[in-house]
Amino acid sequence: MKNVKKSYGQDENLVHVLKGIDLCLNKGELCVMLGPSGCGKSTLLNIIGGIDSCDEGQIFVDGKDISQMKEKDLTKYRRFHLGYIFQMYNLIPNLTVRENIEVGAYLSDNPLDLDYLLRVLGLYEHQNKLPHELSGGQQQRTSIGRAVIKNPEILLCDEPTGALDYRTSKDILGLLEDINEKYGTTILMVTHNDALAHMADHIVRIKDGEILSDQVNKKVSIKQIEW
Ligand SMILES: Nc1ncnc2c1ncn2[C@@H]1O[C@H](COP(=O)(O)OP(=O)(O)OP(=O)(O)O)[C@@H](O)[C@H]1O
Repeated sequence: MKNVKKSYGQDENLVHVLKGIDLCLNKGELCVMLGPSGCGKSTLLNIIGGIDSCDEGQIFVDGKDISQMKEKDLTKYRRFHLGYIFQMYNLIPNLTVRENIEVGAYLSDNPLDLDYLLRVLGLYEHQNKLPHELSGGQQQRTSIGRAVIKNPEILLCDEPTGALDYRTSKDILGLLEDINEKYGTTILMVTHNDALAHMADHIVRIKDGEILSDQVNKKVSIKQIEW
């Protein structure tokens, strides 16, 4: 990302949310992005994910500048390169666990095997349930399955454990760690939880729309992290 800027509103309501972000993420790394509420983390994630656009600057993914892409190419970029995990799971209420995950597979030329993934996610026994019949952790595992089944190169996670209890959060973060190691998926995870910095290869701190610090880290497994 080169000098990425974004504002919302106009005149007296103009808010400069991102004030010139320069950031380089390496392929295959697990990057944790930290910062106080309202500092611009989700905005940055949405711009990288091609859901929102920047006002100025460039975002190169594998050498292609997504800030210059037309909607058709952006759709392809989102479809073939990206997985997105939200704090609220956004599952389709009238589809089963299996079908919710299958939706992600339709978006890929190279999906992972659905039965295999259901087992990895610990959802095999729950595959015929509807979202309202699941716990929060099971719902989040389903949404991770939907994002991961297309085997994306980049996984963007916005507070993926924000709505979960401690034990379930640890399980979910362990799953993301496994996905990063097993498939070499580049992961960018936004969180309020400072302790999660320890599980990252790369720690980025944001404050008031600017990068406060950008450091490499010798990571430890989430199993060894307490908070
Ligand atoms: N669509 C929008 N229109 C107007 N203002 C917006 C919009 N989206 C975000 N903002 C503002 O931009 C600022 C940054 O929001 P953002 O969601 O990126 O912060 P954040 O760091 O992710 O916060 P949190 O940790 O609370 O999720 C906030 O002041 C927010 O009110």
